[in-house]
Amino acid sequence: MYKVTVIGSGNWGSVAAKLIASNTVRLDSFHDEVRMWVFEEKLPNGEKLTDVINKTNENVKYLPGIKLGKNVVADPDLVNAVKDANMLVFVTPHQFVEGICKRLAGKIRADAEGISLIKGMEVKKEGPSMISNLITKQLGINCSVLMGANIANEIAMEKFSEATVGYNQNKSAADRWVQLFCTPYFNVTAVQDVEGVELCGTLKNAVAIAAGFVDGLEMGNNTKAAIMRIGLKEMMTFSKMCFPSVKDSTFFESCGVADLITTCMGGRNRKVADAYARNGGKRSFDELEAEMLQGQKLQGVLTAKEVHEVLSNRGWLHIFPLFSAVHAISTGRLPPSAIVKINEENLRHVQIVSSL
Ligand SMILES: NC(=O)c1ccc[n+]([C@@H]2O[C@H](COP(=O)([O-])OP(=O)(O)OC[C@H]3O[C@@H](n4cnc5c(N)ncnc54)[C@H](O)[C@@H]3O)[C@@H](O)[C@H]2O)c1
Ligand SMILES: O=P(O)(O)OC[C@H](O)CO
Repeated sequence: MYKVTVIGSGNWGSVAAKLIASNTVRLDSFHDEVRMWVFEEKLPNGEKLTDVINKTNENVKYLPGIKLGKNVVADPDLVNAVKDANMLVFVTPHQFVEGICKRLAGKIRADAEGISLIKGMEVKKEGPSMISNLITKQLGINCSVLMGANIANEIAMEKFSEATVGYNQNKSAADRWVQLFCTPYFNVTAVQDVEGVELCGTLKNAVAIAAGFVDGLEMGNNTKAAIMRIGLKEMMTFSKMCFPSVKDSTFFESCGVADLITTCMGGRNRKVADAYARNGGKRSFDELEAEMLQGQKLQGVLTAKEVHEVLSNRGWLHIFPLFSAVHAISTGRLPPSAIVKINEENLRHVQIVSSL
């Protein structure tokens, strides 16, 4: 029997728990109960978020108005939440994963399998390292990924969408993850390309920041389409230069072009970047994120910084004008309007400020 724990309970983490819980009650090979680790916090009325989730069956802070399923049990104790599970679903903002894995090392079942729904990466001396790799290295478990055109609030309302599972060797584990996530309104397919799937989910967040700048400057649909096209090209080039095994076909799965489109149209990265450009870059992303997202986290600004680190280290800035401009704008070194001046002159500027 398989026992599932979801590590994370934000907007997408809560929807993932709902999807999974609807399947574990239905399928004999899974225990009904789904544990969901909650990063504990107090609500304005003084109650603990975990207590409220368990009382109301709703994550009132990160996914209000949606019932998770009676078999979802919120647990604020990370080690307790994973101790019986052999299927671990990682779904937190990427900046917190390393700390979580350190706390989990030596505390999980020997037969556990992992899947990461986390869009992000780390930068090491040797280059970019994907979150699934960090999980595998720190916990010694096989880790697949699930990415796709998945704005959480839409899936919470059971509107049809697709997703892609990326796996390396273990096809039977991938099939089990597909079975665990698939519903009539959530169609999941598996491809053998962990890094490709994960890089798509990660890099599109930086492109969405660029799309938000264009919206905030009211530049129109043609400009936004141009940004998305250049962004897709840079995503493919970056992925293949860093991980030559990445397959072209992966970019045409839900995790690729479809996620790029949905995020640039309706995601949180787009929304906050739009506000940043409307304010002429005078209010920081941190300030806007706190005000507009109430505890939810952006991944695109940090990802642009991480990509920039790789590009600088490797002398590749000139090959990636869009990624370079997103970083320079989001850190206040270029104005938002520079997003459509990704020409030689601005590139030189980006390179000069990077070397300061
Ligand atoms: N929301 C979406 O539509 C969506 C869809 C697909 C993928 N994702 C990805 O899923 C991942 C998780 O995003 P989300 O939307 O579930 O989260 P979120 O942005 O809605 O919420 C932030 C979460 O971080 C937690 N947190 C805050 N400080 C913490 C700390 N110090 N340590 C650990 N946790 C802490 C909060 O309790 C909360 O659960 C991200 O990588 C995101 O890109 C999100
Ligand atoms: O709201 P965003 O910008 O974090 O994007 C959400 C998802 O990644 C879309 O698939």
